Amino acid sequence: MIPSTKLPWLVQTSDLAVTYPNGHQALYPTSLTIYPGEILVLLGASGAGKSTLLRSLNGLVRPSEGEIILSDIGRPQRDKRVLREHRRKTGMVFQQHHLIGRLTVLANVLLGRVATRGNWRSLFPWSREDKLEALAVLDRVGLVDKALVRADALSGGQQQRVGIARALIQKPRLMLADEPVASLDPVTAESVLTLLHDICKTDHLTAVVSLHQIEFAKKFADRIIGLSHGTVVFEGKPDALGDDAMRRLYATSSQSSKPSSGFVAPALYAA
Ligand SMILES: Nc1ncnc2c1ncn2[C@@H]1O[C@H](COP(=O)(O)OP(=O)(O)OP(=O)(O)O)[C@@H](O)[C@H]1O
Repeated sequence: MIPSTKLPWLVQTSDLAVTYPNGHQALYPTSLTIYPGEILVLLGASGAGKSTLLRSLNGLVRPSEGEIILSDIGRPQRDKRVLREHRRKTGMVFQQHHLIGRLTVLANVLLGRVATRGNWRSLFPWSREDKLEALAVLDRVGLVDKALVRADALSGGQQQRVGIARALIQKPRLMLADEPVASLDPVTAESVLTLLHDICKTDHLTAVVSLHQIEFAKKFADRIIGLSHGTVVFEGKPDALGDDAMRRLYATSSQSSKPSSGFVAPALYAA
């Protein structure tokens, strides 16, 4: 079932579900709408299904049921060209940055350009324009002076900033950040999330960010999706995340109710 809404939207998931090859159902049928320019935080305990939902949004995890619909380009599961286009326009930020340590910061950022180059163009050296673009995104994350330093010589927080720059060089319209600050100390984590938040707001970028930390979710999210055991148990603005919702979010297996459809009426968001 496709959620209906009168607001403009960017992504909808329609009864999206994921069962891994070992038979474990990590996401029960979930229908969500993601709106342009919003920062949507996926919150939940370890194993709740945050990464599964987030990664299924760009096909890194293959949905076993349901569908993703993109308002601008279509249905990526039905057409490989749409999937390629969607991935090209989607920046990904990972918990462990996935940088190549022996390469310079600049070279790592330029790797983000591979997604936007044709295959044959990837055989040629980077152009001056590519390099200037990489320096410009490094400047945005405050690391232009580290451009020629090896990536493994940077701190964890700096490496994550490079990860953000590498995503930005793709000129994405959607950012997916999978536990981007889980390996960082609280102060560094907050500064990285502040940077990500400010860039998304300046560029009117839509972001889906999975987080463990409730205080960060409340501070940086426009809207929170709470997951428990593969089911959406909360959907709303940060202020609405009260004690009841927290109990549902962090209920243990024996306390949690059997998963049902994750459908959440868009009206909840509009309210
Ligand atoms: N490739 C896989 N094969 C089988 N089961 C998996 C796989 N990946 C994840 N799972 C299981 O699916 C469930 C959801 O995992 P997921 O990583 O989506 O949760 P999460 O909320 O992101 O957890 P965390 O915060 O610890 O990263 C967990 O029980 C996990 O063990």
